[in-house]
Amino acid sequence: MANLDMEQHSSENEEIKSKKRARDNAKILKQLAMEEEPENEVLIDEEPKKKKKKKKKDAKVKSEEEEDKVEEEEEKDGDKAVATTENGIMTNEAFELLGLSDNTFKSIKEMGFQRMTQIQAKAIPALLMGKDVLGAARTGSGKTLAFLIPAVELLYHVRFTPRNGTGVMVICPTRELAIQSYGVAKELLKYHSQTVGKLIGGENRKKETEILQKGVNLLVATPGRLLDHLQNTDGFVYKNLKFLVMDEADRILEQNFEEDMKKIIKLLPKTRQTSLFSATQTSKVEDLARVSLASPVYIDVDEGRKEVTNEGLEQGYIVVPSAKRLLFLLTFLKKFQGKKKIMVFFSTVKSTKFHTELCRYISIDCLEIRGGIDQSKRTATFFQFIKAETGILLCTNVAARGLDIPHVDWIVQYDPPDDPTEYIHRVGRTARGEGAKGKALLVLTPDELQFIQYLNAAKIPVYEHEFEEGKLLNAQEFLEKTVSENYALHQSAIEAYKTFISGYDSHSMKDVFNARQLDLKDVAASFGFTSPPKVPLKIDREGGYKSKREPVNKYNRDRGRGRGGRAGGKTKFERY
Ligand SMILES: Nc1ncnc2c1ncn2[C@@H]1O[C@H](COP(=O)(O)OP(=O)(O)OP(=O)(O)O)[C@@H](O)[C@H]1O
Repeated sequence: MANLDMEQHSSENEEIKSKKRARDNAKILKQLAMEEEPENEVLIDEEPKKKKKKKKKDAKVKSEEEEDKVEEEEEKDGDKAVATTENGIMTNEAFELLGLSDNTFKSIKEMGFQRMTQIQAKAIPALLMGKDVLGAARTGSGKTLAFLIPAVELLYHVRFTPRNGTGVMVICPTRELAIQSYGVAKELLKYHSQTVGKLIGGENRKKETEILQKGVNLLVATPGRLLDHLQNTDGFVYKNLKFLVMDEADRILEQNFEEDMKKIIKLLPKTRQTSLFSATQTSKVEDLARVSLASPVYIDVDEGRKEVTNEGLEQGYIVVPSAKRLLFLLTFLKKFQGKKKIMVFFSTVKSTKFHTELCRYISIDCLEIRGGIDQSKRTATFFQFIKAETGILLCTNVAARGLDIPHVDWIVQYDPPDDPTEYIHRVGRTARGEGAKGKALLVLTPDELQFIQYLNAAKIPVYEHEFEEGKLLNAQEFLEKTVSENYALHQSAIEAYKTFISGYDSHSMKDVFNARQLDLKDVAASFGFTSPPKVPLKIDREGGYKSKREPVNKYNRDRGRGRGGRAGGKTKFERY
């Protein structure tokens, strides 16, 4: 009888405990879903440390009202400065001065542009004269029009018709960038008779073949699909090619595109104009320029600038212990959900997938762009995020280059970039165009802090945000329970954890990002595990592992040029 009593008592206890657990979970879920604000709302100073200090000092001598006025004026001055200082992207030169065809000029006017950006003012006249150009200018400074305007003018003046086939080819490293550049080309050709088309991986090959056979005068393409059509599509006329553009040339010449690019260039007519553009250059771009461009014009509008990133960009970093990373991310997203437009970068496809699934599971609304998703879905997501006023996009580096998404408030680099070059392109998704502003946040663990020195050496100014553990959501236990009890999420977390570690191990800057220094228990905690899952990890903890990526000294060599180089390479997991 006594035993029975005890059993009954303990099962009652269990029931009470489980009810309490359920209540706690519901509370956390509610917090995460924003129905209830956490006690301590402010997670991150919207202004990094240095600037905040200055403001405090000023506040001692000025009344709040006076300070508001000063701030307003400073803001106005800042806007003016972007438009008129030497460091700004704009010139006072009007497009009218270029003597363009009426139809091209009409389109530019309809796009709302009157004055040229610096890269446009320098590159367009040279390209119109038929010169080869190697063009460098910071992210978001109008490089697309710098090569597309001369491309359209050339097609018009040579009077290309569909029967002549392709006269201009623009090669882009990612599908979304190709879609975007195709859109700009289409706008520019609106009043012309010349045709425009795109070839991108993941789209219907047969449809592309039909379009090519009809004749595409201006073709925008990604390398793999372009090579496929060059080799296999009857009726694709490219013997009349007059102008080849490589956008994001340094990326296109990295290891995983290099072979395709060599084959493409071999197949194309040799007598043509060629031009390479990017915000960052590597020795490979310069080598290619030397061997394949005919007395090229080198244009680097930002040479000698104190900073390589945009004036309107406020860049910060925060040092978060490895085990707290996930909590930090979720607290950050929760704070800004529905209020800001945010892009979060991850190092691998599987990690992006897991974090998207987890966010959605706990009612943080988000979109994702990464490899392994059907292209039509990827394209729809891309346009959805372009149109959105606020929202969260989780992505791999597939979204790091070239994408022109309006009004992004925050770029969060949750997983660190491979090097300063990758950093520059990622943060370049905000503060784009004339006078634009944006914020960037780099999340580092205490072991990775040395990366800041590399950023400073590459002329990238970053300020520290203070990390305050007490302001994180108190949800670790809840997350661990969620991941362990949900089979699909659990499997996804394992894949994410595995690829995060192999991704980390393939880092080119091994003196900063060393997989052998990772505390696997802490890493596991940031994927919602109580202890590291028992999975085979392809890293040699003793030090015998050889990464396929080039080592860090490759980067050091390029660093002196002030434009970061990066080591590319195929790895055992999918980065994009
Ligand atoms: N002359 C101009 N005046 C005002 N805005 C412009 C002008 N030219 C381009 N822009 C705008 O500036 C933004 C950035 O242009 P674009 O996408 O060409 O940048 P980019 O230099 O190619 O950047 P990235 O290096 O990131 O690829 C776009 O929104 C574009 O419409």
